[in-house]
Amino acid sequence: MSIIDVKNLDLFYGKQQALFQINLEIEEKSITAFIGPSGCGKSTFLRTLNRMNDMIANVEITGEVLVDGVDIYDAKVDVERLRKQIGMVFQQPNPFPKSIYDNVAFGPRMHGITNRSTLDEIVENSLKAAALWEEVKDVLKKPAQGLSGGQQQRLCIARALAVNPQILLMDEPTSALDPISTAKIEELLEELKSSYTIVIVTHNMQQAARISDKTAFFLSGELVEYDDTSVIFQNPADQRTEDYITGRFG
Ligand SMILES: Nc1ncnc2c1ncn2[C@@H]1O[C@H](COP(=O)(O)OP(=O)(O)OP(=O)(O)O)[C@@H](O)[C@H]1O
Repeated sequence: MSIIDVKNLDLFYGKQQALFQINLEIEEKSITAFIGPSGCGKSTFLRTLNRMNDMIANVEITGEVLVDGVDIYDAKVDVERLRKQIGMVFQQPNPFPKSIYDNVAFGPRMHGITNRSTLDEIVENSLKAAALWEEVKDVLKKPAQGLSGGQQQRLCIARALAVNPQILLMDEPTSALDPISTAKIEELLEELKSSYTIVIVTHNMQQAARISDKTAFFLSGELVEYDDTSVIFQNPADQRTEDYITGRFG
């Protein structure tokens, strides 16, 4: 079943059009990868899925993004709630300058949870879900900045999970990490997809091929091809996809 349904989406930065007539349905509890050369619009499109582009001046969007059947650009939509439903993890791990515990408890506290044992439980469950609990359970009060880059990224995933989202958007979440930390995050995403819908922008085609169920190939603001990952990598329909995945450009 699809959880995200994008219809005829165009996006403009001022007069410059960056996305052209995007139509795409994203399956629930799956991993979808967005690939394509630098500047093709992957991050811009990812940001349209939880209205992160609202924060950028001069952005105009037409078309529809339905999440669970609701148009998220409808004036009645509560954007705070939307971002609780659709979490985001960025390229550079960006923990707050707070303790490990307070990073994970931040979102639940923002949403009004103050009970200590409830927060303890959320923090523990989120860190377990992000495969970080065993490494940090004895140092929860220590600053998050003391963790390694890979641990910080898993902490950011725990922080996103702590508000109980349905969807996780990830913009090149492993590009700043070493191969071992990258492998840990990939393994984690495989586990998380049984409970969450994951959309990931990646420059790493092997990564897309390894972990995603569906792959969308973007070029110059257009969605060229979207299909099962095995089809995109083994038998793409479009010559441009074939040229990109075989390294002829990009
Ligand atoms: N805030 C912005 N203001 C104006 N133009 C922008 C802005 N962000 C992106 N663009 C332009 O939109 C186009 C798509 O950029 P975007 O960053 O979405 O591509 P991308 O595929 O994610 O690239 P990369 O892989 O390098 O991150 C580019 O031409 C870029 O210059």
